[in-house]
Amino acid sequence: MPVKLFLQLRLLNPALPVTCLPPMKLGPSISSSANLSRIFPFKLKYRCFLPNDQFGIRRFSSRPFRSRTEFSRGGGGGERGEVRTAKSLIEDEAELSDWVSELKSDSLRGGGESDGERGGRARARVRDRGRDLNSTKRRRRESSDSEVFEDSSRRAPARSFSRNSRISSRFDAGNDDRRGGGGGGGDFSSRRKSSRFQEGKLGMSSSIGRRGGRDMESGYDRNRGGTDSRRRFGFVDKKDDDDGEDRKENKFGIVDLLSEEESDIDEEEDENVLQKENAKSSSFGLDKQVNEKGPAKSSVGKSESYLSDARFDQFLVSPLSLKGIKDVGYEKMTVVQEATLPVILKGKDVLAKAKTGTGKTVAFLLPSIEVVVNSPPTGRDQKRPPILVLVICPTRELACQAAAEANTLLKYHPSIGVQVVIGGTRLALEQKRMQANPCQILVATPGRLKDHMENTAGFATRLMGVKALVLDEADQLLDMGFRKDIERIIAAVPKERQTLLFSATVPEEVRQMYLVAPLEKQFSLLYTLLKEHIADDVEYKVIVFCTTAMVTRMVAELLGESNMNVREIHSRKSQSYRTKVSDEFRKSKGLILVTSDVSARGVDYPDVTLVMQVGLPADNKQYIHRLGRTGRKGKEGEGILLLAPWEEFFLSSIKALPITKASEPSVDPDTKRKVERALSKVEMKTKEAAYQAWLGYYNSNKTVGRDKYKLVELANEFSRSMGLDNPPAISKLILGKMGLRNIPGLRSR
Ligand SMILES: Nc1ncnc2c1ncn2[C@@H]1O[C@H](COP(=O)(O)OP(=O)(O)OP(=O)(O)O)[C@@H](O)[C@H]1O
Repeated sequence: MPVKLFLQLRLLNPALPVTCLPPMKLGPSISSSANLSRIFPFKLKYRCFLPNDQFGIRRFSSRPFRSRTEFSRGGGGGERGEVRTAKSLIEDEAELSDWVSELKSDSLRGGGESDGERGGRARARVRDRGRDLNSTKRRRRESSDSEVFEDSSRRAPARSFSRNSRISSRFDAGNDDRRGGGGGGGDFSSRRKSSRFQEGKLGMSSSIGRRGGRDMESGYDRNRGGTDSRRRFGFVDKKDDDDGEDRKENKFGIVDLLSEEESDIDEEEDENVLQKENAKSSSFGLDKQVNEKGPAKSSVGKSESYLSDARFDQFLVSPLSLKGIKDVGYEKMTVVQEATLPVILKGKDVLAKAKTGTGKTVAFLLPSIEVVVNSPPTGRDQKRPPILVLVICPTRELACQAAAEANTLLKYHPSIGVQVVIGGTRLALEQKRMQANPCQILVATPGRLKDHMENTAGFATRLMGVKALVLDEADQLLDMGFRKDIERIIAAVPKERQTLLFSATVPEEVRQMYLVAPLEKQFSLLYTLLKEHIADDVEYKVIVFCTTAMVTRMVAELLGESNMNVREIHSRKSQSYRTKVSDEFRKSKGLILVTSDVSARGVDYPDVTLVMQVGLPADNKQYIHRLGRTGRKGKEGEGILLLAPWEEFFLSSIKALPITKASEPSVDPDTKRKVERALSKVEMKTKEAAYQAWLGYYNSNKTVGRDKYKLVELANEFSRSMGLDNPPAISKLILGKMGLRNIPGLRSR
């Protein structure tokens, strides 16, 4: 196994000299395979959960979380709470290493070094940080060329689930945290956030290259001309959204790039992304948290727990970057930033896995900016300067967010430009924009980047300047769905580069529950659970994840008709609409966002109090990432997974996580009637589309889709749950494509 590891690291950075790090002492349950897993985390072997009292105390204090008794934990907990023996969650390590081996192939590059040439250049051993990462003393071998970092601050306790009272109080603490305006991390975060998101402050214009001289003091003119303040920070789009709402100014500023055809392109690419996600095998394993060892931090119960004691100015960061960081309000570094910054600044490769919402974006952006700072300046007249840093993100939302963050950090670097290329915009517009505002940092989604590689003049040459390649949400990018695109991209950038892989794990601050109920009850249950949550927390901020875009639309309409304050985001909405809603949700409280998986990864919404997942998540990783939208920045959060009885098999893929079963809350007759009334108001075409999408989604699920007869029965149960006893007809063509022709129970047209 270690041999495999070296191979993979070498491939990630074949240019670097051979260095070995001494292996750290691992807990007895860690085997050498853990090393491989650290490079490609989805290959991890599950070992066991260790009980940890400190976490227990932190999490569960005395005040009852809620008085509701109906939503208490039911059976099943004890079994799940036991310390388990080692069990593999990964089934295709061999496949992954094959893929990595293929990456070596010169054919991908159309020439280059031979294996022999590569051999012996980079070799690294993974150093396990089996200890508290907040510690300032790190046993790091300075000569290493690749490092693997895992935020080991999460230690999942073994659970016997006999601690209702402790659970209760934990959520009080959470609520207090969220409500307490006075001090503490929550306050810090909201202060910082609010300053960040004040009008214009975050404004990432579409043309992020900011070469035009900028007033350093007032400092926000991000366009060359910088005349129209609205265009400085965003713009009003010409075109109305498909739902008729006016587009307003938005700070992410990609809106004005959208063409008249945006919706189509948007749908195409995002559906693509989703299909890729959905097509993924659910056999991929859970992340590293199961391997974590080491002492717990006593401060972890506070919402500053994600922060370390280190300050940015303790490291060799340029003064202008430090100034930018100060302006954003970052004082201390987060744990993952502290652990990775010095290593990346030394030019080493890094794979970092840390909890969601703990500042990974800054962790890779800041040193990436330093890569540009430390490179020879690009001549002002150079139309197509080399791209020095290439950041790849799996979704548009994430790409926009990373570019916005980069832009914020670059406030005092007027000569460094950032651009974002994503789907949902016309390629030609992006081409023009890139020409008009050359950049050294490019943030991209894989599909669109590949488009530019193939269709944008001079782009391939520009990519040959890449010194640092960042894969954000690396596990997803290295996964099957994106693999081909990533291979092409890796083949298009120099071998002599730094590679930074960042990926996420679940924060321990999130309490996870699951609830099993038949489809016919699910909408009433969803409504009841949301109502209870809203009653509990006036500052509620909820994300409801649904299986597909069309089911998302249906659920959003349903909740809207039930007088809940709801917004929706999914791939059938235009990018401008998505950005606008995303912005609104980021800043709001008292709002429910119903969304498909386009919001699952990396999107940073502060203070989300509850994440509900309705129906089968695409796989365990997606489940984790969705859940990671709450419990960010050390705050607490709640997660509820709502499954039908025949979806319970999914739980086996997340059994390494401390998830507990909740019993079904009772739904009073009034609520039932209310939900039925709301359902009857949902547009018929929305229900029809939801039915078809539902069928398609579960049809492509390996387990549910296996028995087509059963699948159709279940789909019709879903139809009835929407109030349609007669299932909507589906075109013969689509049924044929789904392999569902002539299955009894389906209506065709
Ligand atoms: N040093 C810091 N101090 C305070 N806040 C920070 C610091 N670094 C980053 N943040 C903020 O923390 C929040 C979470 O950061 P970010 O979105 O990068 O997390 P993440 O780890 O990438 O999450 P995910 O895994 O979900 O993508 C953001 O609002 C970011 O601005």
